[in-house]
Amino acid sequence: MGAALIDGKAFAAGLRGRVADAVPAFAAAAGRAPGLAVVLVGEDPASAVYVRSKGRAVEEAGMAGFEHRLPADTTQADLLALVATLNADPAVDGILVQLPLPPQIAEDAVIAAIDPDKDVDGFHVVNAGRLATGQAGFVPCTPLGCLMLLQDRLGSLKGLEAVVIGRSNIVGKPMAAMLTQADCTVTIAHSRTRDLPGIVRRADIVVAAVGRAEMVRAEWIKPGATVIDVGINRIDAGAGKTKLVGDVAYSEVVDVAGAITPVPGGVGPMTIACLLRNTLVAACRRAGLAAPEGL
Ligand SMILES: Nc1nc(=O)c2c([nH]1)NC[C@@H]1CN(c3ccc(C(=O)N[C@@H](CCC(=O)O)C(=O)O)cc3)C=[N+]21
Repeated sequence: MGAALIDGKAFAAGLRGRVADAVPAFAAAAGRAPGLAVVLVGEDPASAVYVRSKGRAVEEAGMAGFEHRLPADTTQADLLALVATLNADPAVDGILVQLPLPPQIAEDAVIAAIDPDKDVDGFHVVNAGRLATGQAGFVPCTPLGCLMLLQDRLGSLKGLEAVVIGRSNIVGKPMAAMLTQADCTVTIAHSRTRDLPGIVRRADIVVAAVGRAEMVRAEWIKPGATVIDVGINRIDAGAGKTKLVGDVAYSEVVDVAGAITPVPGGVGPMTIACLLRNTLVAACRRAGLAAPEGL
């Protein structure tokens, strides 16, 4: 029980509060609340849970939520038509199309259709390019949340060795870009990495985003390292029950790490808080207002 617990749930509550505090000033200046449209295609139960909690968070922040639920057999053309409508709707500042999408719809085509200035997920290639080249845009919510937790814990990240395990477009790659921007020395490891334990052992900062339950073991961790667990894996807990675990073997890594995020209650709540933050920033930019400081 050596490691400090990084309480993402508490930090996220604070961030959501700061966003909510800034909403009335935006509304007074713009004559409307910031608006977030969330599109869910199909009935995936996990996605439905996330969409519900996003809707609740939007409402609690005093923002306008526009929820669109489409049947699982929706065509790509119909979804693209909805995205075009949302792009053109002045009350909509942010658009989130919940992933994954059903197999008849190409995710790339849908993401490419979203106005980059309403792309609060930060998934559009224009925003990925802006992040890669250090220009202002929207960065994906999950790695942004991880960066905020790291900066809150460690202050400056300058010169630290960071290892990101996972190379997805939505977490691993943007996380590596953001850590590079923050002056870390960054390694991206993945399923083909040779001697993964040896690579991870160099790290002052470990971000695990592979989607494999409890893969990262205590022997991989340099004593005192800061460990951010992005994984959300539902596993069998016996007696017909399931439980959520991360990509990190928490019960053993907690004895070696300096600080660690739990699952649940770590990165997950930060993702939603950062979505609200990005929506407020999008609203301010679209209205020609300065985004509030300190978010
Ligand atoms: N376009 C798009 N953008 C997304 O940001 C996006 C998406 N699609 N598809 C699905 C994933 C998943 N995701 C999560 C958000 C919050 C929690 C979260 O709050 N988790 C809590 C509770 C988890 C639980 O109890 O089920 C926690 O970790 O403590 C988790 C996962 C956003 N996603």
